[in-house]
Amino acid sequence: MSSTTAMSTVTVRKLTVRHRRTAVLDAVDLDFAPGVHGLLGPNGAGKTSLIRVLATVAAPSGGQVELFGSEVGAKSGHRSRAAVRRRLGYLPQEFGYYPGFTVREFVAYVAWLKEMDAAAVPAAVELAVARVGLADRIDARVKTLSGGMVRRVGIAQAIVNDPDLLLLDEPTAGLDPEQRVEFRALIRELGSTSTVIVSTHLVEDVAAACTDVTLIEAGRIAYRGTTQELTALGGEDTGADGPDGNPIERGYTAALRAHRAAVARR
Ligand SMILES: Nc1ncnc2c1ncn2[C@@H]1O[C@H](COP(=O)(O)OP(=O)(O)OP(=O)(O)O)[C@@H](O)[C@H]1O
Repeated sequence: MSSTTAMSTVTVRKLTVRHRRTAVLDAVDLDFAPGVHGLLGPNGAGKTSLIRVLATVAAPSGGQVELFGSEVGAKSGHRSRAAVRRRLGYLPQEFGYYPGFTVREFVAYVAWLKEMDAAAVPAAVELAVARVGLADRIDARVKTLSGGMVRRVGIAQAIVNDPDLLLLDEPTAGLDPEQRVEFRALIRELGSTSTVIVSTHLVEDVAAACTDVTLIEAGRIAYRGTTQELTALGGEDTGADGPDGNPIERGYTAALRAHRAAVARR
């Protein structure tokens, strides 16, 4: 076993996900250790499909997925998946909630689903809600909140059990700029002890919050590197793509083009 594997929270080998006949993830190998990891890629690249498998809500079509050293693939038992779920936090892209619940009731309900110790729940709910900046709305009904606030409730329910693995699918969608800045600070803090995997369309989320980047394109890993490496790949602005474009956006484009050229040569 390599040292990377030994330290990893997530180990994925030859992961394939198919929707009908189409492979939307094609024999992907990945490892993730504690820290904040950005998942980037064009629309339809397979980011959500990967996160759903890691969250144990979708079964892979092939390959192995180990979380905290336990296999959670199609052949795993209900018990081992339940034990893993207690250590997971997941914010889906389409986040469903009960509109009649208050924020407190909803986050407590998720804590109950995760089988948290009942005595620990009230304080854990208050802490999670405070961490997303909603302490003053804790007894408001979710249906009375704005879209950005509902998104923050989604983040609160994902972190209520202080997860070792936190999976966030487009968490900054619908947040205003100030909330995004606060959110990035929160995930940096969470990433100091947990493994945080964030799918995003915003390259600036990655620049501000992530230690490294995995770029997915058409079901394959197009690039992996630190945020600094991706930024360095952007090099100087040549003006080729117009005057805007910051270094990390240029790095993203350069990595994607290099991958496409390599695929075309095969
Ligand atoms: N339930 C499904 N049935 C059929 N095809 C699906 C299903 N879910 C996803 N797909 C297809 O799988 C591919 C990967 O989708 P996925 O949502 O994983 O990509 P993504 O990188 O998260 O995209 P986006 O950035 O647009 O959210 C897409 O081509 C999508 O149309």
